[in-house]
Amino acid sequence: LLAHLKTRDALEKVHQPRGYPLLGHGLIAKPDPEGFVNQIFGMGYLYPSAPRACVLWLGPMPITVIYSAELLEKIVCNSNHLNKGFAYKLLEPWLGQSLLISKKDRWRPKRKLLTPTFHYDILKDFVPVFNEQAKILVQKMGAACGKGKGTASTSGKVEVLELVTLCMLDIICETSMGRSVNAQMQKDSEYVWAVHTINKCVSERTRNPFTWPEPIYKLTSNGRTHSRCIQLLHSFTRQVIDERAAELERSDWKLGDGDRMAFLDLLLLMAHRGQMDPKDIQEEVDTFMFEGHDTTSNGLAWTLHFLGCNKHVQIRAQKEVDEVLQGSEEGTVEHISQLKYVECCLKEALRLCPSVPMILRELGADQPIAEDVVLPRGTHVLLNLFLVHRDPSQWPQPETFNPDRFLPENSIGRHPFAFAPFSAGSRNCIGQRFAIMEEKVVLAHILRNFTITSLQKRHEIRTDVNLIMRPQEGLFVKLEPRNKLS
Ligand code: HEM
Repeated sequence: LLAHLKTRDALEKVHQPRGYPLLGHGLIAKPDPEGFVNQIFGMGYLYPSAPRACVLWLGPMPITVIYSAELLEKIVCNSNHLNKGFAYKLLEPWLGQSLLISKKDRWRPKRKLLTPTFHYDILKDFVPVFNEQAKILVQKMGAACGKGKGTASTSGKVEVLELVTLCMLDIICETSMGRSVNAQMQKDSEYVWAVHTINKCVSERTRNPFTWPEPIYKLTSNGRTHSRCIQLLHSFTRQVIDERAAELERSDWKLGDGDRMAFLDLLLLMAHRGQMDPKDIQEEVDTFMFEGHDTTSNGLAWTLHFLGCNKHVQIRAQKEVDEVLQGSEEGTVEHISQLKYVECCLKEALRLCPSVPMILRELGADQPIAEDVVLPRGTHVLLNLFLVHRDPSQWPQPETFNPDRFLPENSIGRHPFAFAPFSAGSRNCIGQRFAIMEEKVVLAHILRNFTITSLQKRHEIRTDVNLIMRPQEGLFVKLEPRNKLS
């Protein structure tokens, strides 16, 4: 009780709605997940002045929500605050102690070891995979809008998130495990079902604190589905890892000429050299599968939505794609670096709809945030990227989709942490370069082939915000082929 009162005292000067000792904001917090998230976002608008922070009491537990570039920098650049918050524990049964969730002492050497696996020289070999899968996506989009093979639809209406997600899933499987799951073409893959279903299970569990204790969760039907998914996912990745390790063993740990190196190969080679514990490989592969497809697919699907709402932007992006690709059917690394305006479009969509809208960190030391305000060690901080990206002092007319903001001449004077969809500091997203390259190639293929018209307005789309921000009912667009699909 004393500790609680001391913490309340320390946080007294931070903006907060009136709450009660021990109960906190329990009596005013909305019970439904959408309402609760709206409250968290709404608090940012309620308290817009500096320091852009406010406290939410989950019962006796304070969470300080911060939403300015300056405060974000203070937290993510401080090596005392590298531990993630309690909510990440729910991912542990699937991802173990992988890079995403491990505590800082375990995380640091792993991160050092894994960073080179995302070097540009390695990523560029993945570009053919991006192209292959993007071409399949274009054919599927053609079929879905009634302009390709074997479909009856003629309205051109297509839900793009589902299609893009399967494409991104194929890409991440191929690049991280060197194994195709053929999610785009093959229905009823158990692995694909498990990846999708486990995301839903974890989202539901996050929203319901009663199911957080493991023994209770196991008794629920959601908990049983979760266990089945884990079993399927782990046995699939285990089998791929064992088979690949045996192949490498047979070839004396050398790749054949023309063999494409997957992340898994790099991890296995590290384990062979004694740099990594073989037991850790599975956790990292599972993490790439989790972090590497829902994030990119939501990022890309939102971009399609915004381009479909802003025709002048779309025309400019299409013009750039046509000029850069010049009739070439494959995007190359050179093309990728030339697609500058396309990159601005992807970034602007990530600004407005960051795939990971909030991040939780546990403070490892007292953290001053204003002259007479110190956040106590051991409390949690919610980095609200969604609101950082809407700070009007950094982003005039923040709700307007305007990719020009990211042109170099328009970025002068902006705080370097005002845009952080991949988080920032030393514990930022390891896959960000991969994500941007992948999204640029796939988007270029789509823009080359289709004109997009959004069938929903942004305010009509209700979002589901858990670990990932996604539209509740999907994103519907009308697709019209520009010429023969390629
Ligand atoms: C648009 C796409 C992506 C976005 C917006 C995104 C965003 C993020 C964010 C915000 C974090 C920090 C999470 C936290 O602190 O809780 C993160 C971490 C991470 N991401 Fe991404 N990500 C994307 C794509 C990818 C891809 C493609 C991969 C892998 C192939 C990946 C792998 C990871 C990993 C392993 C971490 C943990 C890093 C660490 O703690 O050292 N991400 N990502």
